[in-house]
Amino acid sequence: MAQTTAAQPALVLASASPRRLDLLAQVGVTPDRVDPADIDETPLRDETPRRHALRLAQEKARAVAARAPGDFVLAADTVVAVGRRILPKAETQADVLYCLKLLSGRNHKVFTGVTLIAPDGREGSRLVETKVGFKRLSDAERDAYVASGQWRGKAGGYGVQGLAGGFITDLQGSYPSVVGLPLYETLNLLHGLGYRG
Ligand SMILES: Cc1cn([C@H]2C[C@H](O)[C@@H](COP(=O)(O)OP(=O)(O)OP(=O)(O)O)O2)c(=O)[nH]c1=O
Repeated sequence: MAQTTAAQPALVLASASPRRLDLLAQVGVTPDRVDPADIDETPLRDETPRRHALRLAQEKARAVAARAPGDFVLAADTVVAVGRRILPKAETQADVLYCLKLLSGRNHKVFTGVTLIAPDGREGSRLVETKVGFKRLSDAERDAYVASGQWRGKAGGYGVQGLAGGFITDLQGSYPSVVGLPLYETLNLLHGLGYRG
């Protein structure tokens, strides 16, 4: 006799980032829907980069869970910081020039917060910190990178998965977390809260 199995709750990725979808695909996770959250991403006064990344991941997940009852909702936020200073998500040439000036010849940190909300409302979060060394850029390297446009929409004005990978002298932590989603921690959250995919 044929067995009927209860339908699995859907997985909603609350992110507009194509990188996050690609990273999930890399480990065999396919969201049923993509529904980006539209929240205010302005840092609070005196908010540390770590707290900022975690708060935004939680707020993105909660905003989307409110319109996806009974589903798993996954969200993340990636923040690049030099000391306590949170770098912008680069949208203009002025943004990327500001970022590259701060990053050139220095170490910085990348924080990614990830939050999963289960169909029963249980919530789990992780915060992953990665230390990244960046070479000192010549004017020619800086100008070529700005001309590439690869910085657009990226936290800190660079994408380690593209040309800027050639600027990285050292990376301690999680590479996928820098690209936008810490895979080991995300899989732990999914399995821990009962997602069976
Ligand atoms: C540092 C770094 C960031 N990024 C990207 C990842 C994120 O897409 C982006 C950081 O901005 P986020 O606000 O984390 O994400 P997003 O605006 O792209 O999407 P959403 O808020 O809907 O989830 O920067 C890279 O792709 N490579 C890198 O090396």
